[in-house]
Amino acid sequence: MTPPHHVAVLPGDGIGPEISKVAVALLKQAGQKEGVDFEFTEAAIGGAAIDATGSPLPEETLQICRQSDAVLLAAIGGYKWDQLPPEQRPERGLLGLRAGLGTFANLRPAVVLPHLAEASTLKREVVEGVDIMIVRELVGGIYFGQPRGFSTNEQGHKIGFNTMVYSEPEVERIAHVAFQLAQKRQGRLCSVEKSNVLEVSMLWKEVVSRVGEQYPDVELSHMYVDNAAMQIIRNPKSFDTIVTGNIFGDILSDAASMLTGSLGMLPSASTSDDGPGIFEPVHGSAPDIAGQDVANPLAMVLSAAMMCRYGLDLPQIAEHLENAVSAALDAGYRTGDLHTPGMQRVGCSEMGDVLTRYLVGEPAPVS
Ligand SMILES: NC(=O)c1ccc[n+]([C@@H]2O[C@H](COP(=O)([O-])OP(=O)(O)OC[C@H]3O[C@@H](n4cnc5c(N)ncnc54)[C@H](O)[C@@H]3O)[C@@H](O)[C@H]2O)c1
Ligand SMILES: CC(C)[C@H](C(=O)O)[C@@H](O)C(=O)O
Ligand SMILES: [Mg+2]
Repeated sequence: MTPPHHVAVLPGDGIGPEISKVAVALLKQAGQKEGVDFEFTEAAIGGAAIDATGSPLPEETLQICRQSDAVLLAAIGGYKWDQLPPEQRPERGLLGLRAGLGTFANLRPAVVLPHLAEASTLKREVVEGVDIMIVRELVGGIYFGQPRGFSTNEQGHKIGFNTMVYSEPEVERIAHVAFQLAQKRQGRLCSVEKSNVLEVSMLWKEVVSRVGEQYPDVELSHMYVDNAAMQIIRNPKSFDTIVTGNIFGDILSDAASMLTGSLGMLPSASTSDDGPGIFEPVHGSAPDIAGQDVANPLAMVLSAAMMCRYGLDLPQIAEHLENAVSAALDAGYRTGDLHTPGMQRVGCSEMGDVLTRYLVGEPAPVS
């Protein structure tokens, strides 16, 4: 056996612990199959960390993540913590982790798997074959810009404010990531912003265009974010790779998820120039279905696959996980969010059992 791969596991809140369990069990199985050893260290983040320590991102968690080869994170947040002041909310723990690890490049692939075209709320012919890569800038923009806060205006009304700001180097580095990904894909990159109104977007467009001169083999286009939201629904196959800022990428990736059948299908990888990446589903902690064992664990499993491919250089393990997901869907297993008539409805842990069976090569039905 080669030295172990150290993975920090952050289950977080809501459905987080349920879906983490499935992904970790599968990684262990796939590791055994390939003679790859994983060492998992669990750490607290979000609401669970607030309850345990008072902080949404305890220093110990950040240290564990920094010392790991990769971070596998499920989801944070929930009603219980919604009334806390901004700095103490679970979401700040997640933002702090992203900033702390410098994971500026967030890759959010929206791929419609052949078996799931039926599960989308859009027509089969619109979504069949969709394969979009959204490259979202993750540690800048309006999420992090200063000043921000609450104040009172001259009329005595309370105001809330945030600042959307990008510097040239911040845009340059995400643009390079996006152009290089587009080169490995269909060679088309669409930069999404709001440069008809916002200065920050005017700068974004100017810098992306300039970086584009270094990539003559990539066809660059520009689109306003409102139009992009519409085009993703109207004609998603017109997109190959998208590069956009923090908040636009957040919104567009949730919209793109419905092309694939469910938000529960979208994985993501957040990488920096060096140091561990964070691998997490695009969805949140789904408090409305937490604790019921009905969540779709596939986005989490596919995030674990992205971790193996992009974070740990273990493409063979990634393939095992992806193949298990394809085989389970092919055989008709569906969690509630993806269920269509004639399919076999399973819960979260049951889907985990199905995936394990396919992974170890015993595809007998579970029920
Ligand atoms: N990366 C993260 O940790 C992350 C991402 C988004 C939202 N959040 C947090 O999650 C909490 C809930 O936010 P929300 O409800 O707006 O978004 P959400 O993504 O948690 O849920 C939106 C809807 O999608 C469903 N859903 C999400 N994931 C699912 C899955 N795997 N299987 C089946 N159904 C699934 C939910 O049941 C819900 O109806 C908030 O506290 C929010 O801040 C965290
Ligand atoms: C929970 C929140 C901070 C987070 C974001 O907005 O980045 C989430 O919506 C996501 O998409 O990962
Ligand atoms: Mg989001």
